[in-house]
Amino acid sequence: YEEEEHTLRELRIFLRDMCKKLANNRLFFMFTKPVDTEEVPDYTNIIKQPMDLETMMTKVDFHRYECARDFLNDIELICQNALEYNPASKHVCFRTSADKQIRHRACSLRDYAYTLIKSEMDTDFEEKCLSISTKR
Ligand SMILES: CC(=O)c1csc(NC(=O)C2C[NH2+]C2)n1
Repeated sequence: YEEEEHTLRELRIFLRDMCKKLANNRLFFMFTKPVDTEEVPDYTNIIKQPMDLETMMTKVDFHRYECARDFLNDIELICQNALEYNPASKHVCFRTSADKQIRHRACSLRDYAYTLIKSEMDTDFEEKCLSISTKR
């Protein structure tokens, strides 16, 4: 009912702000747009469910997130995809390469997103969203 719609509107405003903060951080530039399959042709052979911050912003607008947990699940997906595509390998070349930096950036994105949301979101607001989400 109307009160629930107001809560979900507030959630969308909050999640757009989170998306913006994450996408505007230069550390996370490689996660801001879908991986270009022209540049990285084998990406979709390895990663079955691609995700990126621009896609997440679109999902906010399409009312695809009803609570912060669902939003963080997609952040987790971005992180897991990056760790899977850029595996920590025992070969020397992977230890110092771009792969290692991308793995660190993926972990930073996950930690930064969790910390940002936990610090800026009231717990009772998330509980209200969860109760709406579970009963829909
Ligand atoms: C988004 C993501 O995980 C991504 C984009 S490019 C990439 N990895 C590489 O380009 C490595 C191959 N040597 C560096 N990972």
